Amino acid sequence: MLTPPRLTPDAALFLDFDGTLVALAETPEAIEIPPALVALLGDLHDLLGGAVAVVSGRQIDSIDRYLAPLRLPAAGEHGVQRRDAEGHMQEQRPPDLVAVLDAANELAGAHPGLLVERKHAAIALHYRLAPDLEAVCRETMSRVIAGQPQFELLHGKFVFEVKPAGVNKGIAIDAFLREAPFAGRMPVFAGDDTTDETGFAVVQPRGGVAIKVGSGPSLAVHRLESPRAVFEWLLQARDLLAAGPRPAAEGTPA
Ligand SMILES: O=P(O)(O)OC[C@H]1O[C@H](O[C@H]2O[C@H](CO)[C@@H](O)[C@H](O)[C@H]2O)[C@H](O)[C@@H](O)[C@@H]1O
Repeated sequence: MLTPPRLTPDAALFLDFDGTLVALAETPEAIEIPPALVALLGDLHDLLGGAVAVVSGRQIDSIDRYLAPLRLPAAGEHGVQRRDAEGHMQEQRPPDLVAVLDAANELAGAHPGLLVERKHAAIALHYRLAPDLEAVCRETMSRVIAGQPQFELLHGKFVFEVKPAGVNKGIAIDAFLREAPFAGRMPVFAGDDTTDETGFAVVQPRGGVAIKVGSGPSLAVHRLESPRAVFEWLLQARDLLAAGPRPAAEGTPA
């Protein structure tokens, strides 16, 4: 896999959050926002004409809380929620999640290492602190939605998540790319998890750049090794964009 190219002023930049902008932590609330990340994203947003969006499995409220005072265009809950560049919010109505929540809570009640995250239209069952329970978590979450096509089970990093079917990060990125200021730009998407693959599948056929963060198989042609490497790449991109176009080499027509 290749190192990503430098960001050009005509890029539309889409960024996953956990594992890409922010290092993974033992629990969803234990993440630490790197100092200077918020200012860096704000600068890139200005330099790219507003075409920077966070595309996350988290709720948009959670992203806003961590990136305050910045409120970037964003897709949350893998595309269940989307806030466009003008700040208009679209959100799917939540399905009936009572049975899913009950099943997840019951299992977590019996195993202290498990953690249930209730979102607007999804339930995540985290097992990072009890990795031996992967199979029982999968079985519980699969069983509770069996025969209900309105739901889909996602498997992310140490998490099983029941969410509405028919939404994913690729669909959310495609929607952004139909609107100003993203439309007509070259899409660039960086993400670390299996749930980011739908986004890679949208940007690459459009001549864009897909960047897998960390190890593991991926559709993405480009790779960065860690959130730290993403930060350094974005920093360099910000400085190059701020410096303006490269001067033409001597003897080359302007
Ligand atoms: O699409 P993302 O922005 O990468 O969000 C994916 C999920 O991220 C969070 O869970 C993950 O990060 C936690 C903090 O590092 C970690 O403890 C957990 O094991 C990871 O799965 C978030 O809590 C989920 O809601 C997101 O879907």
